[in-house]
Amino acid sequence: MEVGFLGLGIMGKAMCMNLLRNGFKVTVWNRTLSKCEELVEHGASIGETPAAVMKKCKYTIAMLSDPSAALAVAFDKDGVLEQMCTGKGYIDMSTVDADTSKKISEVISKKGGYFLEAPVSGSKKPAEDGQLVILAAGDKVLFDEAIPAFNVMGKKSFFLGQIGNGAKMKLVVNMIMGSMMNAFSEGLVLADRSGLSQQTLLDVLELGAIATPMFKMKGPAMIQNNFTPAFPLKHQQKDMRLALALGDENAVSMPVAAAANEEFKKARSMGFGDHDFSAVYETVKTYGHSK
Ligand SMILES: NC(=O)C1=CN([C@@H]2O[C@H](COP(=O)(O)OP(=O)(O)OC[C@H]3O[C@@H](n4cnc5c(N)ncnc54)[C@H](OP(=O)(O)O)[C@@H]3O)[C@@H](O)[C@H]2O)C=CC1
Ligand SMILES: O=CC(=O)O
Repeated sequence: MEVGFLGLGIMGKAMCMNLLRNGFKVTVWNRTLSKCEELVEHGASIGETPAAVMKKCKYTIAMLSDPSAALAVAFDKDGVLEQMCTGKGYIDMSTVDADTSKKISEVISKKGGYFLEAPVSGSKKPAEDGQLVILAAGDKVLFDEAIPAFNVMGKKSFFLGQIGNGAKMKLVVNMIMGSMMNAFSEGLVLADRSGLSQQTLLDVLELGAIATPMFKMKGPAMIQNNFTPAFPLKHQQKDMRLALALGDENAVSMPVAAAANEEFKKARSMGFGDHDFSAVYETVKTYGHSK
């Protein structure tokens, strides 16, 4: 199966490698074109623009940072929509809001193409291991045709119905994750400031009812102040912002998420945007120190 792949950041690169490893022919594009080189070493071809990739491939996948990147790659000059036509499929796996997906979807269906939004749950390691959870919505025909690709990138693919439902599900999940990361950071700081061992806290958490892979995966690095990015904090804050907007639309009060969003904003202002989202721990440490 020949596919196009647009966006070779932390996630896109790992997802693309899995496609190549599993026998897919892949044509890649990235805004910073030099990032294509490593994929080429593993057998990928390069497309000079998103339009060139679309022209060549029946199916094209995108994994981009945020709504403005998703819209630019679709609508700008040399973008995806220039080459969209009957029978072609576009699958946007970026985390965006439902409105962004709908804007892209409407134009694609007018041109006779197929569109799926398919954001993923799971970070750099699950992407490398082909263990993502795929949250797709849109054209069911395209979903069925994309299953061979989804099966090498993920461990489970959900089809959630109409466009927007994949984006909304992803935002709900990440809203919970961002709030949990804040509570976890506060717990780590509280343990330390009250004279407890943070490592012992991690051991206790792992054995109890609130044990979670996220605490196990992030905790040891956090207490070493290691925030090498797997999920960049700026993207987590974008997800909190978009989830809060979804809350506004639906009149859902979310004070916990709103407070968590403020912490992520603070972390960005302190220069942690490109660090892992667990770096929110640094803001809790800094501002939580009142003695
Ligand atoms: N990292 C993670 O753990 C997870 C991330 N996600 C989501 O997946 C998406 C990608 O995340 P991730 O790979 O971590 O992010 P990165 O920041 O590593 O990569 C972002 C990608 O988007 C491209 N990009 C940004 N702006 C533009 C633009 N205006 N035009 C064209 N391309 C653009 C970048 O290109 P360039 O290289 O030129 O900068 C890069 O390829 C995000 O929506 C994120 O929220 C979802 C699940 C997990
Ligand atoms: O979006 C991030 C993730 O870990 O999922």
